[in-house]
Amino acid sequence: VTVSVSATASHPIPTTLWGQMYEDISSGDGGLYAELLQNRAFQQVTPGTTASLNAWQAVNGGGISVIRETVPVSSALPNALHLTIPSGLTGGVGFANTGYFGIKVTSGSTYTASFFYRFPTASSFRGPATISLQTNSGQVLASTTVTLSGAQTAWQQVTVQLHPTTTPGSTSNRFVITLDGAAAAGQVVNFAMLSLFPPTFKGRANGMRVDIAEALVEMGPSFFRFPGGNNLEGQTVATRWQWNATLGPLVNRPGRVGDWSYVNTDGLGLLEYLNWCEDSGMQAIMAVWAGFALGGTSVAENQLGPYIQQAIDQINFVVGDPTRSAPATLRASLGHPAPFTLNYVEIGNEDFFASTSYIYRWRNFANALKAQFPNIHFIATSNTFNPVLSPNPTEYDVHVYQTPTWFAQNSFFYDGFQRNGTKYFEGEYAAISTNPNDLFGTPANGRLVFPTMQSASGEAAFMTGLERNSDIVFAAAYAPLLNHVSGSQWTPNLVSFDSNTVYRSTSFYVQKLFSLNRGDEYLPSTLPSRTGTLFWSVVRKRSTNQIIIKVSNTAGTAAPLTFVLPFGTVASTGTLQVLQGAATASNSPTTPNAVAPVISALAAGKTFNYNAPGFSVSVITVTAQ
Ligand SMILES: [NH3+][C@H]1C[C@H](O)[C@@H](O)[C@@H]1CO
Repeated sequence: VTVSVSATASHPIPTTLWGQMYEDISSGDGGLYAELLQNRAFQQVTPGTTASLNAWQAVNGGGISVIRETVPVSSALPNALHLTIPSGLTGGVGFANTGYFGIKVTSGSTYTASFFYRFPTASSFRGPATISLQTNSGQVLASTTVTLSGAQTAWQQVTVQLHPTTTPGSTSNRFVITLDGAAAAGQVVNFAMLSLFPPTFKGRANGMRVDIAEALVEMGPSFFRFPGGNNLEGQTVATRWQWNATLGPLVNRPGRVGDWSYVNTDGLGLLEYLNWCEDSGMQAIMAVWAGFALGGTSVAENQLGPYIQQAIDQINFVVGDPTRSAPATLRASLGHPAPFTLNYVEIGNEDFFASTSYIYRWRNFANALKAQFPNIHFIATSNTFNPVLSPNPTEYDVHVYQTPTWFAQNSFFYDGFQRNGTKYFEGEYAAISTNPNDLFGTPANGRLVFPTMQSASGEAAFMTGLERNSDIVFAAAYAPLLNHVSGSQWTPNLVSFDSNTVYRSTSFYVQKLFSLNRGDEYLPSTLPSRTGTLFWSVVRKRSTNQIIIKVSNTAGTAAPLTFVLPFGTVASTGTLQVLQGAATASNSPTTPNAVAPVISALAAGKTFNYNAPGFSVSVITVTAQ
C-alpha cells in the first residue's frame, strides 16, 4: 500500500493524549505503594478470625491474636496484635509477617521498620525486642534491638532502620519481632500499626515502590486517573472511597473494604497520589464519588448535598487557597501549601450502570462543582449523549474491553463523531479476550492472562485512530494498569509484578512507543482500509523536524508499505523501532522478555519502502523539512 503524507497538519496532538488509569485492583497495596507488610494495622478485620491474622505468623511459640483494644492506638485503628510469651521457652519468641506473597530484601538498602507497642498491664519487665529480616528458613539478613519497658502502658511508637548485608536468593523472607523467651516469660504486649518500608521512588516518605514507579514513568505518561474505576464507588454508600479518610498520619487512616474483595490500607491516599503525579510528571484526572455505589444504591436527589460538599472539599484540598479553604489549609499543613495542577475531574465511574439516576446526579454535581471551579473540566461517565445530560458535558469518559479483532476493526471509531465541541477520554480500553462471546470469561474460554502481540497490535491499530481523531480525543489509557501476579483480580494488565520483579507486557511497549513518540501535530495521510489489517498514523514533532510514522500490522503475514513524504529535504536514513512476535507471544513471569522493541536504522528519503512484519507495531522516525 502507498501512503502519501500531507505536509499540512490537521490539528495539534493534545499534550494529555497518552496517560494512565489507576485504581487499587491488586495494584496499590502490595504493589505501587511500597509498604512491605500485609495487614499491617489489622484494619477492617474481625478480631479472633483467621482473616484477622492474614500474613502474620507466630514465631517459636509466641501466642498471637488480633484483639479489639480497650485502649486503641487511635480511633481509626481499633485492633491490635496481642502477644503472649508463654513460660518455659528459650530463644527468640514472637511473631512474623510474610509480606505480600514474599518480601524482597536487597543488601545495601535501608529498611525502615516502625510499630506502636504498649503493655496492657504494667509490669516490671524491661528487656530487648529483636527486630529482624529473615529468610523463611531462619537466616538473619538484618537485625537490631530496642528496649521494651513494662511500664509503658500507653502506646509508644518505635522506629528502627535495618541494613541487610546479604541479598537472599528469593523473596521468601519475613519481618520478625521477638523477645527473649526466658527473660520475657509470662509477659503480654500489644502491637499496632506495624510498618516496613524499603527505599521509595524519589525518597518520598510513605511513597512508591521504586521498580514499579520507574516502569510507569518509563512510558512518559501525561496523566494519572485515580482513585478509580470501580474502587472509587464502594459496594455501599458507606464503603465508598472518601478522600478525607486517606490523609495524615497512617495511624489515623481506618482503611476500607475496597471494591476488589480485599481491604485497602489507604496508606496510598489522596496526598500520596498528588505527590506521585508531581514526582512522575503527570497531571491528575481525579474522580469524585457521584452518588452511586456498586451494590446498586443511588443517593436520592434531595440527599446529595453532603456528598456534593465532600466533592467540593476534595477538590479544594487539591487546588484551594489555604487562607480561605479548610481542606486547602489541611493540604498546607501536610506539606504542600501550593495548589496542585488539576484540569480534569471525573464525576463518578461507568455511570452507564446507573444512567437514570445519573441524569440528576450529574446535574447536581456538575452545576455545583462548575460554580465552585469554573476552570476545571468535568468528565461525564454515562454513555455518550445517552441519556441526554444537562448541563451538556464538555467531556465523556468512554470505556471498551474487547477482542484484538474488534480493536483492529474499530480504529475508525471516532472518525464519525460530530465535531460539536465535546471531547472524549478513552479512559479504559484493552484487548481482553479472543472470544467475542465471553469477553470477561476464564482463560480456558479465551480470556487473556497477559497481553500478547495479537492484542497489543490490535490496540495499536485502535490507537492510530485515537491519534487521527485527537482533535476530539484528548486522553486515552489502557486499563487496568497494574497487578500482582499472585493476587490478580483482573487480567490482562499493562504491567504485572510479583514481590521481586516487574513484568513489562507487549501492550506496555505499545503504550510506551506511542507516548514517547507522540509528536505535537497530526499529519493526514492516505487512510487505511477500515476493514483491513494494516494501520498507520503520522505525526510531526516540530521541535526536531521529525516525521513519526506508526504502523500496526494486525495480521500474521508481513505487509509492504511505501511512504511518500512531500517535504523539501528528507533524511536518507531514519530510525525504526519495531515490536514483533507470534500472535500469542507474551511477556510473563515465565517469559519476561519474550518481546521487546528493537531499534535499527532504516533507509528513508522522500519515498521509501517498509515491510511491516506480521503481528508488529513499528515506529519510524525521519528528519524532514
Ligand atoms: N470493570 C472495569 C471498569 C471499571 O471502571 C474498572 O474498575 C474495571 C477494571 O478496569
